[in-house]
Amino acid sequence: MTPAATLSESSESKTIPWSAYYELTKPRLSLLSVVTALVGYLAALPERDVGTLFFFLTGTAICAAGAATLNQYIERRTDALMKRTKTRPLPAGLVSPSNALWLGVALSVIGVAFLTFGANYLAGALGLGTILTYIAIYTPLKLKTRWATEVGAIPGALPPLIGWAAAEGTISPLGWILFGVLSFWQIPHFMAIAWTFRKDYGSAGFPMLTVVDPSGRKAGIWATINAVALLVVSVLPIFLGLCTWFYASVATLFGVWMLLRSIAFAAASDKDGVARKLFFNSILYLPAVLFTLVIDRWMLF
Ligand code: HEM
Ligand SMILES: CC(C)=CCC/C(C)=C/CC/C(C)=C/COP(=O)(O)OP(=O)(O)O
Repeated sequence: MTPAATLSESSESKTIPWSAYYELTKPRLSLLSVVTALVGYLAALPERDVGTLFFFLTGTAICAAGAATLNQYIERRTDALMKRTKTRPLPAGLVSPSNALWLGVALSVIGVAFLTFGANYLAGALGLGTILTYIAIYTPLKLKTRWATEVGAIPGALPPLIGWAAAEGTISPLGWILFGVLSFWQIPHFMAIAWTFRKDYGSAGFPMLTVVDPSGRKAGIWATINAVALLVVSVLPIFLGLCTWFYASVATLFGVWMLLRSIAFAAASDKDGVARKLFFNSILYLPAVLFTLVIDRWMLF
C-alpha cells in the first residue's frame, strides 16, 4: 500500500497522509503506556492466558491512541502556538478537527470494549477512567492551574493498574505501589521538561510551575520532594516481602541518582543543562526499574 490514500470529501478529492493519523495517536507515549501496563500484568504473576493478554494489550494501546487523539483535538489551538507542537497534524492542517474528534471517540470506545469484554470489567473501568481523567480533567485544567501536572500524573500512572486488573481481576498492594512509582516519577520528569520548554508553555498561556515561577526555584524544590517520595515508595516492596534485594538495590540506585539530579536542578543558577540531564535520567529510570521489578518477581515465584 502507498503511504497515502485518496478520499473524496464532497466534490473535492483530498490526499490523506496516513502518517498524520498515526501522529495523532502520540505513538511513543502510547507505546510507553502499553509497556507500563504490561509491567503491571507481568508483575501480578497471573495464570497466563494468551487471549486475555492479547485483548488487554490491544485494548490498552487503542485506549491510549484514542486519548492522545482527543487530547490533540482539544489542544489544536494551543498546539499551534508552541514550537514543539505546531507541526502536529491538526495545527499543520493535515487532518480536519472533525476527523480527529471522531477517530478519538471511536478508538476510545473500541479500546474500552476490548478491555471490558476481552479482559474484565475492572480493566475496562480503569481504561475508561484513564481516558476521562486525561481528557476531561487534565487537558482543560492545563490552561487554568499549575496543579494540572499533578492531575495529569494520575492517567499517566493508571496503565499498570489496567494490567494488574487484567491479570487478577483486582488490584493488590504492589499494583498500588507501581501506581505510586509512576505518579511520583512524572513530577521530576515533567519539571525538567517544563523548564526546557517554559517559553513555549508561557507563549501558549499554560501556567506551568516554571511559567508562574520563572526562577525555576519552585520547580526544582518540587522535583526534589517528589524524587524523595519516589525513592521511598519504590523500595516499599522489600519491606512488604514482595520483592528481593535485586529489585530493591536497582530501585535504590536509580532513585538516589534521580534524587541527586533533582537536587542539582534545584540548586543550579543556570538550569538549562541540569534540566536536560534530569530529563534523560528520568527516561532511563523507568525501563531500568520496571524491567528489574518484573525479573525480580519471576525469580521470587
Ligand atoms: C504529567 C505527565 C507527563 C507530562 C506532562 C509529560 C510530558 C512530556 C513531554 C512534553 C515530552 C517531550 C520532551 C521533549 O520533546 O524534549 C515528554 C517526553 C517523554 N515522556 Fe513524558 N510526560 C508525562 C508522562 C509520561 C509518562 C507517564 C511516560 C511513560 C510512561 C512518559 C515518558 C516519556 C518519554 C520516554 C519521553 C521521551 C521520548 C519522547 O519525547 O516521546 N512521560 N514527556
Ligand atoms: C490506556 C490509556 C488511556 C493510556 C494513556 C495514559 C497517558 C498517556 C496519560 C497521559 C500522561 C500525560 C499527562 C502526558 C502529557 O500529556 P500532554 O497532553 O500535556 O502532552 P503534550 O504537551 O505533548 O500534548
